[in-house]
Amino acid sequence: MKNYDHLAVVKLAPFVTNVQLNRPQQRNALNGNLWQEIGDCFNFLASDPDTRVVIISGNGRAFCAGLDLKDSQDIIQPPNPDSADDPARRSRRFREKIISYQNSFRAIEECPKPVIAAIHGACIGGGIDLIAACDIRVAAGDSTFCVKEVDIGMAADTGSLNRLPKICGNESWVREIALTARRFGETEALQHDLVSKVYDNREDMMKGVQKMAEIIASKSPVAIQGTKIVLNYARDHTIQDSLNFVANWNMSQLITEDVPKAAMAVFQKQPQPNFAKL
Ligand SMILES: CC/C=C\C=C\CC(=O)SCCNC(=O)CCNC(=O)[C@H](O)C(C)(C)COP(=O)(O)OP(=O)(O)OC[C@H]1O[C@@H](n2cnc3c(N)ncnc32)[C@H](O)[C@@H]1OP(=O)(O)O
Repeated sequence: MKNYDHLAVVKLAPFVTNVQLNRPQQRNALNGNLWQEIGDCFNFLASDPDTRVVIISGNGRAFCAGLDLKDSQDIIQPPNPDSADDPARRSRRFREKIISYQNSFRAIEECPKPVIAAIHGACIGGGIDLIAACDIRVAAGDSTFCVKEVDIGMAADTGSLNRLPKICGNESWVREIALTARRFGETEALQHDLVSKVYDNREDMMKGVQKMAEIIASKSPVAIQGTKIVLNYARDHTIQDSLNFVANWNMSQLITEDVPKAAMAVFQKQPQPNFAKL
């Protein structure tokens, strides 16, 4: 596993990898380096045969304080009008920057391994963009969420506005929290489907997500990765298109040794067998 400046990557159990945001003094605020490391790390984990599930969590008192407001001059300051480039060219460079930040979180969404966000403390602005790209979100009892971007004068552009309407059952609520930038806690997040489970505290949450991850990791990686890929496709397409997609997907993926192995274990009331790495 690569070493990172602002991420700690730890194996919690066989096939279960924990990616920890690791700038605790800055409440895991996202500077350019951390943003890039998240993309690199998830691109690596996507094809790491020793990872079947990823848990993403934050070290220190917060999950993530969002954009690093002290170390993101390239985002907070408009493109320098004194540069040799004209406004069109400056804008294009700026767009590339936004897209590269979007791509870091897209690497989480497109990683074929399920990603569980374990949230505690503050999860603000870019932190919400990040968790919206994860498959499963759970929170500890001390969590505070905020879609903060309008308070710093911008429309969120790395995923919250695009993904939250598909995650949360109540679009009126999504618009309210995005337009007011008000803070809310884990109970409200649970009520509106932003998270699927709330634990009393961070310790219980980390035990709970590890157990959940171990269950997922015990199953056929062909089945688990196929399930994530098909669910992602289904979210963005019509039912008929996604039925066609899964038929095409499974015409190769059903020809796996995992199906007879797993089915036999179920039939014989045995635990899941060991599956070859993928
Ligand atoms: C292309 C653009 C892409 C993305 C854009 C995203 C936009 C956003 O993310 S908007 C959201 C920006 N973030 C915030 O507004 C959060 C600001 N921080 C806080 O509200 C609080 O710090 C807290 C996260 C609720 C944590 O509170 P607490 O535990 O009391 O810690 P503090 O004493 O406030 O902070 C400790 C330490 O961390 C530094 N820090 C906190 N947040 C940030 C941040 N976002 N950027 C940079 N630094 C941050 C804070 O300054 C303190 O540093 P010291 O050096 O110890 O003073």
